[in-house]
Amino acid sequence: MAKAYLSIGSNIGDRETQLSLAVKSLKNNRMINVDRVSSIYETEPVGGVVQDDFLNIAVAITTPLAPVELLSVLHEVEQTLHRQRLIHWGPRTIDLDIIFYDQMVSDNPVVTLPHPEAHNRLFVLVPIKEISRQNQVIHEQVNQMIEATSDQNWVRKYKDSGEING
Ligand SMILES: Nc1ncnc2c1ncn2[C@@H]1O[C@H](COP(=O)(O)OP(=O)(O)OP(=O)(O)O)[C@@H](O)[C@H]1O
Ligand SMILES: Nc1nc2c(c(=O)[nH]1)N=C(CO)CN2
Repeated sequence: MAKAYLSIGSNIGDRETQLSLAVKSLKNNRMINVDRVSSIYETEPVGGVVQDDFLNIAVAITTPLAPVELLSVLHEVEQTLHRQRLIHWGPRTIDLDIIFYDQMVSDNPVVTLPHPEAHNRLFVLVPIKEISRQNQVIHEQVNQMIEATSDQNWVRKYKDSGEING
């Protein structure tokens, strides 16, 4: 069994519902155990594209799936939600990324670990910091990334995870 940290973001349509549906579909997957869900954070878009603010969360899971298998489950979840959103909201309502998978380090372009952009993204690091206190190695690594990051985009707590973790 591996412990992994996922980052989920949404900035189109009903952002909270999209996050909630993504968490629900992870919980419904018998190969994934959802251990923790962070608070919901509202975050400034990173990357220079003019677009609406995001809601971001982090999720801690336990899974027997290998990284590539886990990524394909995440892509299935994205596709399910994309289909819904294609009808209602237009493209790209949800993004799921693997940030950490145990302490695995890999430069495989299909699944790079830790996620190659994590250290540049407070919207990824702040939610993981919140839910990784029990995992000393990851917590320390995240704290170091937060101290060293040049990302200055704002990240603010939006809501407790209660509603999407119910
Ligand atoms: N740790 C990882 N988690 C998710 N995808 C990854 C990871 N490492 C590499 N990838 C690859 O990145 C590719 C692009 O992912 P995606 O379409 O989600 O990009 P994006 O959301 O636009 O950008 P980003 O990945 O920087 O958030 C995927 O096809 C996947 O194979
Ligand atoms: N704040 C924020 N900015 C982003 C996000 C995101 O989830 N949150 N995702 C992106 C594409 O992966 C690009 N920029």
